[in-house]
Amino acid sequence: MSIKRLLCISPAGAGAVQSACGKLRGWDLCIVSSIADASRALLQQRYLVGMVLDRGGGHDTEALCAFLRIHWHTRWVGVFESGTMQQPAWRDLASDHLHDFHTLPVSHLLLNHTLGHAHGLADLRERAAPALRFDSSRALTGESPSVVRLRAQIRRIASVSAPVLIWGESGSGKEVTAHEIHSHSPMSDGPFVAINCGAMPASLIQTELFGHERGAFTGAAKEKVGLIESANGGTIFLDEIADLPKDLQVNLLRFLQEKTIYRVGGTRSIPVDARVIAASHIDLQDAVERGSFREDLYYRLSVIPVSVPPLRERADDLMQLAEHFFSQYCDEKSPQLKGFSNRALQAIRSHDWPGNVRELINRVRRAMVLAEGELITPEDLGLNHIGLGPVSGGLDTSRASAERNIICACLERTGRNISKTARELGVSRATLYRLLSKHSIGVRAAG
Ligand SMILES: Nc1ncnc2c1ncn2[C@@H]1O[C@H](COP(=O)(O)OP(=O)(O)OP(=O)(O)O)[C@@H](O)[C@H]1O
Repeated sequence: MSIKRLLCISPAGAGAVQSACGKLRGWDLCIVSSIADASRALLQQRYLVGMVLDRGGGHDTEALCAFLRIHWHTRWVGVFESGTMQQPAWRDLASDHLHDFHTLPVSHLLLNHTLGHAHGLADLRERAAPALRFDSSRALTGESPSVVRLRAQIRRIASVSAPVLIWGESGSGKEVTAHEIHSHSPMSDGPFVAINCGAMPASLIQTELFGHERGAFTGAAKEKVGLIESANGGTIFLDEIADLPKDLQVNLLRFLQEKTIYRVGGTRSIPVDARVIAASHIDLQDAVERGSFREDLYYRLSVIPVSVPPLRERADDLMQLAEHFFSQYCDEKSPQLKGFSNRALQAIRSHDWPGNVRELINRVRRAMVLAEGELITPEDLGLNHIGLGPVSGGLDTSRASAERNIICACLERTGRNISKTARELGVSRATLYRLLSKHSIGVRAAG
């Protein structure tokens, strides 16, 4: 039998717990007297159940509410003096954050029953969606084989200064990947400057990137340091690089070759020591073939190519990411909301996630605001159509979607090895290539 741990917050100390609750059999008890100690205990150890004892006062209800709001994964049971619940602050705290409460003198039998029940329910939820041990130092959440490989690749390439070209669908995590490379690089103390080349008006992009000298043009009353120059000593991240106008591609190429820039209207070359990471959701090689992207710049940028897999190809990460964003935005949820219903988890698993991680964030945030009960439903996520209503697109569409999902899952399992995947699916390599092209599945190796 697994150990049942109970964290008890009692400002009046361990003696008060003993006299109020008697011997709590079958529980491994950790008694703390303050919220700060309780936070420390929860960092070191997972507690499915916690108890708040109010005997002789000593609690700051506001701070306690803030603490319980953050630690909603734990089911909390209150044990209060008889007058406690007459105070509005305690009534609100109990209705918003507690699984149940008992009033002193308590029946030890009933209290044990309540705690056991709370533990059982918390255990069920934990199995459905394991609570995330959030490690804020690791922005790239996920343990699927492709994310583990991506993380290993990031560590390897972070130490060298060569340019990196990241490819991935929109919202899949290209900027997060770039930031991880920066954070693990020797330049991590320097700035990380992200520029979306597609979002900048063509008329401004040159001065934004390279800056300008005073008097360079009408209205240039003061000199301006460009974004590339401001990344000196750090990393410059050029997102949607395919959108960079061709005339500026030459300037960027010069910067990559010479590590110096010229401000608009300037004649002196300014040295800039910054690592360049570029990203694109379209295939830059295609852009080169179409003539919209300079070939020499492509080769300069793509010294180290990195591929971020779309979310539908790392289904193993879905639950962890959903929990991660639930925790991240828990300030926006009602206190009663405890997590995802099993139906919601199933809907998350079944969805194809064309908008990738960004879509998941948006759906989780929306659900956290809309949810009315204790658990998020597929309807709150806007995924109620999945597996419930009429099949949209008919049998052919469903068959194609199932085929695609199976191929993606198999690719993921085999580390995107074409021969192994073909063998596992029982088709020839040629057939697999045809299917990959039919379903627009990228086959770039992650490493
Ligand atoms: N593995 C991950 N772990 C945690 N958060 C992630 C992860 N991947 C992406 N995100 C989050 O998802 C959102 C989209 O990620 P990001 O901006 O890196 O995607 P992108 O591929 O650069 O998108 P775009 O192509 O639109 O620029 C961001 O809020 C980011 O923090």
